[in-house]
Amino acid sequence: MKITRLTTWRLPPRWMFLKIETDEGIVGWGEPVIEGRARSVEAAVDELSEYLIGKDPARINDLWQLMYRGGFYRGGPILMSAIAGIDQALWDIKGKALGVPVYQLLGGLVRDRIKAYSWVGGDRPAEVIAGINKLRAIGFDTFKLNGCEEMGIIDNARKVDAAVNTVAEIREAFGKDIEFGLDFHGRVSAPMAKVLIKELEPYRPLFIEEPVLAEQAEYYPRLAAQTHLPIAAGERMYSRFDFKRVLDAGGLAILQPDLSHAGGISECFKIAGMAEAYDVALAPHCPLGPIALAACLHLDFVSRNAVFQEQSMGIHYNQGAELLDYVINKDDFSMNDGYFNPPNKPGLGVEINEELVIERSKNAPDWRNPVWRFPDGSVAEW
Ligand SMILES: O=C(O)[C@H](O)[C@@H](O)[C@@H](O)[C@H](O)CO
Ligand SMILES: [Mg+2]
Repeated sequence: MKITRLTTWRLPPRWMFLKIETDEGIVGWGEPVIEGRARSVEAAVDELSEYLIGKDPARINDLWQLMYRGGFYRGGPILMSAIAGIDQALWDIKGKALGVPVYQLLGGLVRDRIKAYSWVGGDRPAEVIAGINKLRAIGFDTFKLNGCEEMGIIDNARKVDAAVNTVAEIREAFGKDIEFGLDFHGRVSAPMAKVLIKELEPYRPLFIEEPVLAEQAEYYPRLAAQTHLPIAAGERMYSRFDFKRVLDAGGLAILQPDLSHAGGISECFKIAGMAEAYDVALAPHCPLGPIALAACLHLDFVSRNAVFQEQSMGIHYNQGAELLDYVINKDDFSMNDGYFNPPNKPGLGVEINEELVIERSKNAPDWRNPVWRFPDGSVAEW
C-alpha cells in the first residue's frame, strides 16, 4: 500500500481534520491542530507530506522518526501537532487495513470503560453551579473549571478570595457528590500558585491543573511539596523528551499529554508507559474534536494508569460546531453514567461525514484565544 495524498480542512469551531489517502482506497483521518495556530500546523502538515507521499503507511514507526528527526529542527507545538495528526491517520489506516480497532494493535483492553469529565464554563459561582447541574443531568459527576481569572505576578487577597469563593460555593452546593479539577490555565505565577493552592486545600479539588506554565516546570515539585492536592500538567508539553524532565523532577501526579499536540498515538503511548513507571496517572488533554478524542480513548483503553478523559461536549470553545457534528457513528461515542465504552470499529472508529467537512470548511473561522491585559495595560496569561 502507498500513501497518495494528504488533505486538510480547517473547520468550525477551531479544529482541523486531515485525510490521508492510499492507492488501495483505505483512508485515515487525523486531527493536527494547535488552537489558534491552525494555519501554521496546516503548513507544517504540507511540508511533512514530502516525507510521506509514495511511502508504505504501515511503517508508522519509521515515518514518525523520519518526520521527527528528518528536518533537523524538532519538537514544539506546531511540528509535534502536525506529526500527531498524521500519526493518528496512519494508525487509522493500519487498523482499517487489518480490520481491528487501534487498541487491539496496542495490546488490547486493559479496562471495560473509561470515566469522562466535562468542562464547566463561566467565572461567576452561579453560572458554574448552573453549568454543573446541567451536566449532572446527562450523567457527569466529574468536572473541570477555570481555577481563577487573570492573576497578577503578585496579586491581592480579594483576587485570591474570589477564586476560592467560587470553589467554596460549589462544595456548598454539591458537597462531595461531585468531583472537579481546577485549571489554573497557566495564568498564575509561582508565588501566587503557592498562595492559591494553600487557600484551596480545604475544598479538596480533584486536581490542580497547570498551576504554573510548562516553562516553569521546576516549580511543580516545589508546589507538590507544599500541598496534598494532586498536580496535573501536560497540554503544553510535546514529546517524551519534554515529559522525561518533569517525571524525573517529580511533583506531577497526573500527566495530561494532548494526542493532537504531543506526537500522536505513537508518542503518547510511550509517554503513558513512562508515567506508569513513576506511578503517575494519565489523563489525556482533549478540548478538541472527535478524531482527537478517539485517539485518546484508544490510549485510555490500553493504559492501566489512565484515570479519566477530557472531552469537549458543551465546552465553551465549541461555538459553531459540537463534538460529534462531523461524525456519522455518533452512538459509538455516547456515554453511559459518565463513562465512554471502547471504540470498537476498525482503526480509530470514527466515521467522518466528509461532505459536511468540505461544506463547513468553506467558512472556517480563524479562531484565536482572547488576549487579556492587566489594568496597567501589560499582557496577562489567558
Ligand atoms: O484543559 C484544557 O482543556 C485547556 O487548558 C484548554 O482550555 C486550552 O487548551 C484551550 O483549548 C486553549 O485554546
Ligand atoms: Mg488545561
